[in-house]
Amino acid sequence: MQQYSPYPQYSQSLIRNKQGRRNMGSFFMSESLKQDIVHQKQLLYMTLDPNDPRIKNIPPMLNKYHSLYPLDQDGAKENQGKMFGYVTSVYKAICTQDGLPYAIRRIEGFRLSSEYALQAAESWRNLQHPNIVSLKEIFVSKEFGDNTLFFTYDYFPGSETIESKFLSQPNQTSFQPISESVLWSFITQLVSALKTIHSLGLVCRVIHPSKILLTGKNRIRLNGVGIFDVVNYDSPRNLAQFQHEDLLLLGRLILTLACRSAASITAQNLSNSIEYVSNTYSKDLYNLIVYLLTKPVINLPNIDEVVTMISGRLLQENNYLHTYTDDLETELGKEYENGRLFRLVTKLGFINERPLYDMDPRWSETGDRYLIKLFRDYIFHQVYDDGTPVLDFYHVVETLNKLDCGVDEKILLMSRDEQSLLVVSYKDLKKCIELAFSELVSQKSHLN
Ligand SMILES: Nc1ncnc2c1ncn2[C@@H]1O[C@H](COP(=O)(O)OP(=O)(O)OP(=O)(O)O)[C@@H](O)[C@H]1O
Repeated sequence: MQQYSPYPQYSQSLIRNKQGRRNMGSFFMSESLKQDIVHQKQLLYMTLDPNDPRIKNIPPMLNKYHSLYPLDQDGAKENQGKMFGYVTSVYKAICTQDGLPYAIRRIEGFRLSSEYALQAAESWRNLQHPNIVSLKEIFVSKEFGDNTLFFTYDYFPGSETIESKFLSQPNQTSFQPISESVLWSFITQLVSALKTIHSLGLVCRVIHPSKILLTGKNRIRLNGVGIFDVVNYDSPRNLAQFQHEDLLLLGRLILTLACRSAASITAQNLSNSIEYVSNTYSKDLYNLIVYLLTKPVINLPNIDEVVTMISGRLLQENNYLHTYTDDLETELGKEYENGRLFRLVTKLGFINERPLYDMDPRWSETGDRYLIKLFRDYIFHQVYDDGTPVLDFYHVVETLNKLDCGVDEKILLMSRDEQSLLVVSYKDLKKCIELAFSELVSQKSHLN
């Protein structure tokens, strides 16, 4: 059964521009998506330069991790300790067991009083949620000179905290409010994470701009989960009250983002900030903030009530996500075509020009394999009348697609000395290439 169309799906857009070149972009994923992925790949395995002065403070190995790379912004130390009551620092490091990068947070100066404290965070290790940075493990190590506690999380290359993205405005004149649709997207993601957390009988407590990572386009994840459970292990715990505090923190966060100012939630600014929201954003957003920040008279509000309040917005987010998935699938489709052609080119690479075949009569000018050689020239080595090389990707893609499908269409292959011509169909070429490749595979299995 023929699986593929002989023509790439993107051929419609391969119209030549004014310079006569075809639009190459349509072969590959969009430039912005590509840039994002390339940037993330570069960051994944970035290591410290041996001349970097920070290297002298970093051990070569920490537990089973190596190649530690500090992720904290330079000069960000003045606010340190505000979140967990301890100074923390974050490193990217590679795990020796699986070779993958992780983000490791060091809690400086914390002394673990009881092993039970570590178990308090155990539930977080089993929690997977698209808007929560997963906690992988907790360990104690002396590698930094003192006995400190470390939390290992999934690493998201190129991510940024909401605080640094939206709340550090060096230039007040460039102030731009965050659009309401983006705010609702953030709210629905956080509410979804909180719903899962509260349903498991856990408390989040890290709903703070410095602990929310922007890991993709409008994609946010709660970071640093589980740390409070260990660090405050000895403190008395009232679940309902703590869960309600999560909602208060959520209200404060939304207000902070809507005003794009960390000072918007101070006692003296609060009423002005809420007034600003009511003048700038919809009634729904205003109502939600007021609901979250108002001290309840009788019953504590809970996350289920918040989910009900924002249900209309959840549908919008759902629509947005489906549209985004469609876009990504289109991009994936292009790369699928490219992946298929890459496999074909690899096969051709394996069988062409093997020294082993130098003396093989089948690859000589009278042999049946000779046409594979000529076909390779037909795809890659054509020249214009003036001898300049033809570098037409479209020709390569179109030819390989026809070969992959084994269509009946015939082409004319010419020897390099231009003395002989061969007419052959893609179907025959495909058979010949498949045969040559399977012989190579069987030679390998004989040797094994
Ligand atoms: N899991 C992670 N993956 C990728 N980068 C991370 C991860 N966790 C933290 N980072 C990066 O490390 C840096 C420091 O994170 P951190 O949470 O310490 O923020 P902070 O603003 O320095 O907060 P604090 O004042 O509590 O130290 C941030 O730039 C953040 O983007």
